[in-house]
Amino acid sequence: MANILKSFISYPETHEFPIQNLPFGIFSTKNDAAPRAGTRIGDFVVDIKAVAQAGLFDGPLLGGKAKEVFSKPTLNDFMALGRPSWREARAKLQSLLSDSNPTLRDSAQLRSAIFVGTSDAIMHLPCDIPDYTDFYAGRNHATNVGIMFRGKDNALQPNWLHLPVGYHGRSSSVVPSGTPITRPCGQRRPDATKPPVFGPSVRLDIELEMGFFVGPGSEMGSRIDINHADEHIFGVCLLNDWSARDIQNWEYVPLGPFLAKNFGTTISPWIVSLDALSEFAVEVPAQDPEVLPYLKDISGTSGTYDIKLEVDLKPAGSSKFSTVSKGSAKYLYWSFRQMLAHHSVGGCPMRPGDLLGSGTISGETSDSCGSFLEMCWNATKPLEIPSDDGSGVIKRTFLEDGDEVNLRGYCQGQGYRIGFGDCKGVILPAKP
Ligand SMILES: O=C(O)/C=C/C(=O)CC(=O)CC(=O)O
Ligand SMILES: [Ca+2]
Ligand SMILES: [Mg+2]
Repeated sequence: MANILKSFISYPETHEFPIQNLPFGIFSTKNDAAPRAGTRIGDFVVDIKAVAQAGLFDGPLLGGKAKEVFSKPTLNDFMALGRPSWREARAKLQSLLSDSNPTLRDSAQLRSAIFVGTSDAIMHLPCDIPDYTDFYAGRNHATNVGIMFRGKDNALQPNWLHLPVGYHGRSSSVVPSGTPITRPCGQRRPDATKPPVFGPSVRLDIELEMGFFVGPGSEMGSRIDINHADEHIFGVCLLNDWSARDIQNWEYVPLGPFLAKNFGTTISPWIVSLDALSEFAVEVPAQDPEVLPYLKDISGTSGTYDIKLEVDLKPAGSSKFSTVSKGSAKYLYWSFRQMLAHHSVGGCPMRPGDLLGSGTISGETSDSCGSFLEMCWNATKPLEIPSDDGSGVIKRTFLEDGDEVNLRGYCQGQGYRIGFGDCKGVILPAKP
């Protein structure tokens, strides 16, 4: 491959964390339990706090601040600094990790202070998340769920093509990949002629989404202009908005999801910058009807990214994951910029570290859907997953106790990939 940037750290061409990626996250180790900023390259975490302490951030924006900002246990202060500072940090890390820069390459002492093997790193949430909002920006998903919940004639509500519909979630329930999810209990009404019942959800589902983090926020009463919205987006992760469909179906009228979606939301812990994703930007579909001026994006229609997505399931008792769905983030109808502009247009203050979910991303076929509800069309078409020894199949409609789900995503570049890492969770039985 001609002239692609190379690191002195080696990794295969299909690795999700090459020198072109360099996401930001928060990690700790057994030997040093203090959570701190890191980036990822190949099978190493790079301790950004140690890079700062070695005085290696010497640029105009971070030179005087890096030691302080990167020794915090969260990325919020770094997120608040804004895109020029994020760019300066990433460019410096890229330079330090490149095969032509001797600073780390030729210093065993610096390398041992700065590199941590991924198996020794414990990943945490990247920041304190002041607020979490989840949108509904995938048209195929909104149509499918609409048909199942309200019938074909009312599938897309009249507002859906005019504004990015969303609901306020619970930041308290956002957890990093690997955190087990306890099956929620709640009210559901399995028989519409009888009163509701209480108990464990029997329709536990996932939602395959992208999440994005707000950098610099906005003052109460002011709004984020869509044409500057990218300056407010720190980066992107994978997000699983675990959903209890039976609880949701009974509770959601008229205010939307509540307990069906506040028992756990899993994110991948590495936050990939818009700069790392920029060459994978793709247009959102032509928006018809035309949107109102505050949602009109003159910075371009390339509002989403061609991130290949998949849902992997390891059924209880199995030893391996099977891919049950393959989709792409290109199926979003509303762009991240539109979601952020809409969120703040009435004057809602946005804060550094706020998490916004895209909504479930489904393709056009059942094997590209972002929820089991859609893949199995309301439990009428079970999935068949080959058993470990290949002698039989395991059937699934919704999740059972012990099932583990992993969301994966990557962009394929010329000679490298930009990936996100795991977004995993295993289902624990409901509490009695
Ligand atoms: O009532 C409905 O149409 C369904 C709403 C949702 O499932 C909400 C949600 O989390 C949206 C999404 O992920 O796309
Ligand atoms: Ca959702
Ligand atoms: Mg949730």
